[in-house]
This record gives sequence, structure tokens and C-alpha cells, in this order.
Amino acid sequence: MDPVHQDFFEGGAGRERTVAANERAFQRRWIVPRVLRATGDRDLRTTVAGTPLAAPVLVAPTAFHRLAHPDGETATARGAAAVGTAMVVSMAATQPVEEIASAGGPLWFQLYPQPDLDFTEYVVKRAESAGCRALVVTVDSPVFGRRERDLRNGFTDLPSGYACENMRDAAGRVRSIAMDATAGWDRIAWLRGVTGLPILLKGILHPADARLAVEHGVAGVIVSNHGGRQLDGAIPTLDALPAVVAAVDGQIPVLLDGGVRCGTDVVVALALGARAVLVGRPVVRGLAAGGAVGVREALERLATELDLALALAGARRPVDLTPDQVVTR
Ligand SMILES: Cc1cc2nc3c(=O)[nH]c(=O)nc-3n(C[C@H](O)[C@H](O)[C@H](O)COP(=O)(O)O)c2cc1C
Ligand SMILES: CCCCCCC(=O)C(=O)O
Repeated sequence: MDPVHQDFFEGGAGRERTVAANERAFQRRWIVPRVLRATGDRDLRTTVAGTPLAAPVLVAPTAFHRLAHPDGETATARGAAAVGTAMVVSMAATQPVEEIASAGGPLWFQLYPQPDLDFTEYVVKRAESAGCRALVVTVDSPVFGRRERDLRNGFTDLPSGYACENMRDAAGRVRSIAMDATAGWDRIAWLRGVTGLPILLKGILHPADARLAVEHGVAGVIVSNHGGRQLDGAIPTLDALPAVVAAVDGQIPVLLDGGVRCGTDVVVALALGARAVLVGRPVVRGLAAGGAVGVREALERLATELDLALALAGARRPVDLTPDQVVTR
């Protein structure tokens, strides 16, 4: 991969403290296994916002897949479909959502709230028509994070021949993605009025925001700091998870992303109350290494490791894990 593009995929905001801390937070957790629990007949399946998943690991929305592999987002979707999980298509995808949907697996669509409401509605309807089953609204980006690597590399736009294909308006012109610092909770109420799709908010870290999310009728929250690409110094997602889980009090599912790298990480997040996790960079690395097959292998490896870790931790199903099975040292 072009090292400039690799820096885009791997990098984060500021001094990348939060990027590193997301992974480190998992290193500080230890699993306390239960025994003699008859875990022979394991079942990894779960359902989130009406979408059945073969395992509680989804593909996080990440931008610009054609820079990682010529087959782009369609290859990622094929890899996700092969393992029976959902891909969240980024608003900054480099292929049209209709084409990505041809892979056949379940898709959700990620949206940055745009200041132009008519255009926002147009994009949402397009995702709906393409068959997306949920809308993931990214709420941690009122402005764009300062990505030092990209600034150093002069990477400010897509190379010619690439575009954010889901930002085309009705006339076929590609709009720039705006970060809308004017958006408030009323925007979520407005979105609920324009789509029947379940809405999940991505980028929740504070328990008070989790409660507001419940009050605004969303179908789920994703505890996320955008993989450390927005607010450097933001709390690692695993550290934020327990308070968010307590705040929603079982009323809606809580998902988590950031730093999930292996099956035992998934076990820890599930035990602390996440219904499922999403993975960003591991999927992009799989895509860069081997297209759809690379994505499939990255996701398969996580599912296989999760299956093994569940058995060894004494759980037959993800819901059998309990918070007392994780300690922090
Ligand atoms: C290269 C890259 C591009 C991303 N693009 C988006 C995006 O378009 N929309 C979004 O909501 N989040 C985006 N994210 C954040 C991811 O959805 C996710 O929160 C994060 O990658 C999870 O952390 P992980 O990479 O450690 O798994 C991006 C992350 C990366 C690494
Ligand atoms: C203004 C371009 C938006 C691309 C956003 C992709 C993204 O969220 C990221 O973290 O990178």
C-alpha cells in the first residue's frame, strides 16, 4: 500500500494517545473463567437492531476502501457476508452503496449528519432503497480531528479517479462531506421522522449521553472514540463501557469499537455488557492483504478465537458471560 494511505488507515488524532490506549485498555483486563459449565454446544449468534449475526463482531465503518484494495468496499462486503456478519458502509465509501449491496450480506449505513437536510434525507433514502437495515449516525465528529500523519503527508483529499460515491446528489455531482457542528439532539428526532430504519448513535462515551440516546428513541448506541481519530485524549472505549451499560439499563443494546484485536478482547467487551463489537483497522488490514478473502480471514479468525475463549471462560453463548468474570489489574 502507498505509505501515505497506510498512514491514513493506521493513524489517529494528535499524539495518538487514544489510539494506543484503546488497545492497552484490553491488556489491563483479565478474564476469570467459570468451570464445569457444559460449554460443548456453543452458539455465537446474536441479533442487533433486527439484524441476525453469526457472531457478535461487525465491520466498523471505515472510509476509502479502494485505497486499500482495488476491489474496495464491495470486497469488504463479500468478506463480511461470507462469515454472516454485517458491514457498516461508511458515508465516505469509494463505491456506491447499491454496488456494495450486490455482495448480498447485511449492510448498515453510516451517516455524518449534514447541514443540508434535504441532501441528508436523499442519502438516507438511497441507503434504504439499497437495502441497508440500520442507520449508524456518527455523533463524535462536530469537526474533523487533527490527523498529524495526514497533515505531514499532505493527504487532504482522495486521489483523482476516486470519489465518495454516496455523496453524489440527484444531478450526479459529488458533494464534500461536511462535519456539522450545528447538529443537536433535535437532529436525531428529525432523522427518526425521515426514516423507519433503526438508528444507532456511534461515538457515545458519556453515560448522560447514553441516557439521552434512550430518551430520543434510538435502537442502540456504539461506545466509540472513532478509533482515536477525533479527540486525542478521549477515554479508551473499554473504560467508558461499564458506565454506559449502567446508564441504558438494558433498554437498548450497547455496542463497542476501538482496539478489539482478538477473541479474548471480544469476550471482555461482551462480559462488561456489550451486545457486540465492531472492528475497523483489522478489517482494512485484511482487505489490503487479500481483498474479500483477507477480510473473511480476519473476521473468521476473530470468530474462531471468540469461540475458543468462550469455551475456556465457561460460557456457551455470549449472553452467558457476566461482568464478575473480568477484573482490572
Ligand atoms: C481508516 C479509518 C477510517 C474511518 N472512517 C470512518 C467513517 O467514515 N465513519 C465513521 O463513523 N467512523 C470511521 N472510522 C472509525 C471506525 O468506524 C471505528 O470507530 C474505529 O476504527 C474502531 O477502532 P479500531 O480501528 O481500533 O477497530 C474510521 C476509522 C479508520 C481507522
Ligand atoms: C471529510 C472526509 C471525511 C472522511 C471521514 C473518514 C473518517 O471518519 C475517518 O476517521 O477518517
